[in-house]
Amino acid sequence: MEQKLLLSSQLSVHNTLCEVTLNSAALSWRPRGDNTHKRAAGRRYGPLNAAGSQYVPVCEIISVQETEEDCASTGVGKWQKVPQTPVESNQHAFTVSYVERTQKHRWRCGEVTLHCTDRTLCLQWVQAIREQLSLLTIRPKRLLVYINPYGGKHHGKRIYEQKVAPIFSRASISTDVIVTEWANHARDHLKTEAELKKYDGVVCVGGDGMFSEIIHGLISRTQSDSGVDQNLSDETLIPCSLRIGIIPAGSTDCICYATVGSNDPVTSALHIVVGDSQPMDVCSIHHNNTFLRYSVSLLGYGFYGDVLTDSERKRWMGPARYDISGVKTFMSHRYYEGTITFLPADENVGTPRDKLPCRTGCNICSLPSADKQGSRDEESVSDTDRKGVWQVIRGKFLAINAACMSCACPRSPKGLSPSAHLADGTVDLILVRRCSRFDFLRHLLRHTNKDDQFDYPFVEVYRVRQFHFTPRYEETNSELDLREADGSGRKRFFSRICREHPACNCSLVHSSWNCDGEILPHAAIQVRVHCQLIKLFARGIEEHSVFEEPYPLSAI
Ligand SMILES: CCCCCCCCCCCCC/C=C/[C@@H](O)[C@H](COP(=O)(O)O)NC(=O)CCCCCCCCCCCCCCC
Ligand SMILES: Nc1ncnc2c1ncn2[C@@H]1O[C@H](COP(=O)(O)OP(=O)(O)O)[C@@H](O)[C@H]1O
Ligand SMILES: [Ca+2]
Repeated sequence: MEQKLLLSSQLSVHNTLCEVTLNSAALSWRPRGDNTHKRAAGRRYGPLNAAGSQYVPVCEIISVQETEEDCASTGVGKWQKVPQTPVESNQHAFTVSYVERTQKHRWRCGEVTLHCTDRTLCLQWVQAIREQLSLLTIRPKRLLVYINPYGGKHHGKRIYEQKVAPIFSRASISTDVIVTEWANHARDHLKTEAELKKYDGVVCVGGDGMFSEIIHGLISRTQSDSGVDQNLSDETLIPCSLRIGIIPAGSTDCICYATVGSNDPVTSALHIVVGDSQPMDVCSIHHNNTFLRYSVSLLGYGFYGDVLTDSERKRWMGPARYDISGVKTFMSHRYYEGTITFLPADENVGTPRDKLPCRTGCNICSLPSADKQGSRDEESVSDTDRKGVWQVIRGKFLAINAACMSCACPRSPKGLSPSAHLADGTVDLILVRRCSRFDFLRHLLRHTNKDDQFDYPFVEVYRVRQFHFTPRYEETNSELDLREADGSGRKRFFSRICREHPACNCSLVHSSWNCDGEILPHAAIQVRVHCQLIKLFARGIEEHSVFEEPYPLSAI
């Protein structure tokens, strides 16, 4: 669609006189008289549009400022102080900062300076661009920032001050910053004190654990403000209206990595500035009728629970604690017995092995929520049809993992479940049954390369909407008797003995659940996915590579 032309002038970019135009979609420039459509002024700033001009989409402009120095440039990128020169020497200039894509989904702040022959023209350009920016109402203006100074390598405060705050201030975003002083400080502040009406979003500087604090605060606050009781496991929760930005400064940073494609603070800051919005599923976890926690990334019993339990004693080591505890846990090779019951998701949301990863504008996450939740018209289908059929799996497992998103992170760039979706209302349940150490190692190694980690007979994976887990030692006598009714009398006899003698190691070892990096106090849990309960300042992982055109050219 043709865009309405807002302003057009001859300005110089790097000493080359260009035709510069602004419409509601983009700022573009092309050397005057250049009809070859090949050469553009100075260095390439961004892609070329269909007319051969360089352009910056308006939605990716960070700011525009009159360039204050009383000079014109001569050499590329160098400024010289020169005495008052005649008007023709383009002494007036403005600088546009914009999003520049670099490798591995990282964004940088690019700049282009355009020189004008007089100040009036310069101010006219600055004003016209600012007007277009002011129409982008999705952009946040006021943010509440929480910094965990002890996350990851303890660099949170420095990362925020040096890399993020200058970008926010350039984009005219005002902030209230709270450096946390104790664990759960941010959660409790959000839950009870924060004046949320004042803000357009919340920013979390830290790791997955800090993000978990933020969502607990925001979700609880939203429910209590609306009179919803989160202790009731079948309650429909109210979505949070404020978006959350994550500036990665933790140990795993998988939520940032899986929603943006990198764990780079500048990239995250720029996604906040442009006002991206990515809905995200949240799992609620209950023990009987008591609410325990929410999870958005990994909920893992067995291997990942044991890694976390061991790593908590090694916090002083920083992020390396997970690798040390990982090797130790791998060597211990413990397995756990229990029962999982789950409610499979409808087929239209795909399967964990379909190799259709969740990307920006994902079709599966965009399905109407009725299709995702399976909540069809209540009167037209029977109760069983509406709720689906629960399945039961019992066995001995090295790991039981539930991934609400891919859980991609620097350790595993495709993640625990590479095709899991951010906002489809489901969680991928991965069951790793007891197998040899060698086989488990092969399975783990596949998290680091392109091979399919699920392609083993001891691994099963299901896309589910709800699941329950009961460790064997907590199963009631009647449940066990029922399951073992077809077994020999001898087995029944031994299982009773073992339940009564915890010292005996017969399948009674306990593990814990790792819930986004926190240990849950109960092993028997009920989990339910709440579709798109929260929103992030992100857009999912962009499909195209750096040098592909990010926008349909016809729009520019
Ligand atoms: C042989 C190499 C195997 C590499 C397998 C890597 C799989 C990694 C999947 C990681 C999924 C991470 C999901 C995110 C969890 C976070 O919420 C959560 C909290 O993060 P935070 O501290 O930033 O707040 N992080 C975690 O729970 C950390 C999990 C990290 C697990 C690392 C496991 C390393 C295993 C190494 C086994 C080595 C065996 C070698 C035998 C000779
Ligand atoms: N000021 C603080 N002092 C101590 N712990 C804190 C503070 N602020 C946050 N925490 C807690 O630190 C834990 C780890 O934080 P996180 O930012 O996720 O770092 P990491 O990725 O290294 O685990 C979280 O459980 C969070 O609740
Ligand atoms: Ca999901």
